Amino acid sequence: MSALLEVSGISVSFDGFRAINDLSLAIGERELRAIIGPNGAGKTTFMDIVTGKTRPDSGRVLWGEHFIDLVGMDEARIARAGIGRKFQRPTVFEAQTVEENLHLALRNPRGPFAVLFSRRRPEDAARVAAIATEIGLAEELPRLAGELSHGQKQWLEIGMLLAQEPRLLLVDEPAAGMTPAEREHTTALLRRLAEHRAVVVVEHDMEFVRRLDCRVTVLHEGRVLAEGSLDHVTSNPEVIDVYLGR
Ligand SMILES: Nc1ncnc2c1ncn2[C@@H]1O[C@H](COP(=O)(O)OP(=O)(O)OP(=O)(O)O)[C@@H](O)[C@H]1O
Repeated sequence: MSALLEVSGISVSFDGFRAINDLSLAIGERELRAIIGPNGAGKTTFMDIVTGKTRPDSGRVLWGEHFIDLVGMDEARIARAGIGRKFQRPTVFEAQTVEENLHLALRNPRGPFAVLFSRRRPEDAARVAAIATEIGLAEELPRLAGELSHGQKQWLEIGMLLAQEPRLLLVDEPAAGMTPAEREHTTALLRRLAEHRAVVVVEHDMEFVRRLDCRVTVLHEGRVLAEGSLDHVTSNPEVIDVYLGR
């Protein structure tokens, strides 16, 4: 599998503390990857670096077939390059319908004000319908986003990210606060999404990670401690020691 994202030798310190320590890892095209690890392992900081929120002190973040270095690029440019990030808390427009939320999120070269004040294009409706079907909210299009369940809001936000057509989706702890049925829907959704784009999921819930059935990277003290199938990494004595055995 050729790498879509290649993080190479990145380090970052906060007030002398090395949160990321010579970290290297690669994500393939259309790969589903789970990242696990104890609190403070550097999972959030890793995503902050990839999305341009935090600049590493050293190392490179190479993107795409032209190996563009994302280090030093601002967040908006990285998002436009094709990296979408889903934070833990959903940030949908609660007073708008599901349909309106998706319309607002559609990539539009005319800029944000044009999006707000212009008429909808005919092709947008088809795209909104396709995204709603993909995230399992086709029946909910006329509902206000504020009326959705927690899980449905998370799926809507994923749909809003899909409207930007990312090649890589970073998803932070999707299972948190979800019912068992919502978790099941979410694992199926993430697996389906990874058929067409790369998806990286940071998650603590091991049952959820097991159902993703993908390659797993264990971070510890800002670097990769183990990588492979879930069974492989969870039988690693060091992983048991620092993460599972506690
Ligand atoms: N802006 C910051 N300033 C100072 N220290 C920070 C900053 N961001 C992260 N850290 C520290 O860097 C380390 C890594 O944090 P990070 O949030 O990336 O871990 P994590 O693996 O996401 O943990 P969790 O599972 O708890 O979310 C922690 O010790 C954290 O306190």
